[in-house]
Amino acid sequence: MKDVTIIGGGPAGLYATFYSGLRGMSVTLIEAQAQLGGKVRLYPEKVIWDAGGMPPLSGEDFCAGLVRQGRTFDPEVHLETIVADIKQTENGFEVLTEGGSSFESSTVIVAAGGGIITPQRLEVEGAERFDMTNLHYTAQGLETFRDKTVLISGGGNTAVDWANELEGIAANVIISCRSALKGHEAVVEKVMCSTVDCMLQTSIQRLIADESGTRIKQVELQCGLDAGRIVDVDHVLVNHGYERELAFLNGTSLALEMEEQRITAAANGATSVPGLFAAGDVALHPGKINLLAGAFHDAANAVNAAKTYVDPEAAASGMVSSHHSGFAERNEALKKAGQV
Ligand SMILES: Cc1cc2nc3c(=O)[nH]c(=O)nc-3n(C[C@H](O)[C@H](O)[C@H](O)COP(=O)(O)OP(=O)(O)OC[C@H]3O[C@@H](n4cnc5c(N)ncnc54)[C@H](O)[C@@H]3O)c2cc1C
Repeated sequence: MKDVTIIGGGPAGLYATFYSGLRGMSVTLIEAQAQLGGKVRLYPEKVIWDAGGMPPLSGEDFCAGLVRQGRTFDPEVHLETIVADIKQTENGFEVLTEGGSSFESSTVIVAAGGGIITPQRLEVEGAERFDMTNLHYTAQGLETFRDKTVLISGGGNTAVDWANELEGIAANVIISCRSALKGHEAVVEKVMCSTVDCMLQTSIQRLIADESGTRIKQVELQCGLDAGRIVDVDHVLVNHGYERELAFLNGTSLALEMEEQRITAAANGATSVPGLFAAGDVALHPGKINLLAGAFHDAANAVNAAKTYVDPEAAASGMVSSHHSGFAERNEALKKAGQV
């Protein structure tokens, strides 16, 4: 029986795990994927500039820091474990998984983001045979694309980010997009003023294999009713958005108020179910921002609320953080190692 079960090991869940330890709470953290990090794992090469107080960091390095921080107080972590249901019990909650295990705790913090995320596949005949070679759904390792011709399919934020990251690394970057580019004005403007070839109003019609049959050599792009245009490529990067699966919340027997796949919450993460709190992208409250900064803010609030739920005498918030008895020794070690 733990103080809190945290569902989801993305930024909100990892920071909630750390913050729970800081507040002396015992934690079970459950994550569906094989690795912690949540959506940040989808953009390992992107340079993150807007997480308060941090120097620009790649998604991969940012993730490593999140995970390290999340493990500070040795939480019990279960990876590749999908939460299937949450039940209320006499003493709190029982979190049930698809594999049949169950975890009991006094409170629950749901930090499941948009759910279990998988990239939308390219809907072109035979596309799956290139999955192991040069058809990609995330840009892992930008060096793969050095001096190559890369065609990006999609026109949302992620596709535009990739184009900007790859310009200057790849020999040629082409964006194929059904409509206009969407994304932050500054990044769209940057890509439009760059050497990236933006082929708007086009979509991939056909993938043409090389002699081995295992690599894409050319792509046929359709533009309206015009005849297909053949483009030579070394790599194809697809970003058509993501499929999200939040079955455990959609089918829950709890009286949990939800709106558009998100949990309606107060600013402190409290939900319509006493003892169950929401944090990060899964939470919907006035002033919510779906960014890393918002995930951390929500997580600290949810942990503070969970703490007072477990121990009504505890301070509701306003603790000056980074105060923990365990830190004195660690601070000394860090100073000695010249790391702070
Ligand atoms: C392409 C892209 C680029 C972005 N760039 C930036 C940026 O530059 N700056 C910025 O501030 N923000 C950025 N964001 C937003 C930021 O990544 C999110 O706001 C943040 O990841 C939200 O964290 P979270 O923990 O709430 O959710 P998530 O990161 O989605 O994590 C939720 C976790 O819960 C797990 N989970 C879900 N369902 C279950 C279940 N049933 N059982 C167990 N585990 C489950 C998931 O597997 C996942 O690991 C970007 C987002 C995307 C998609």
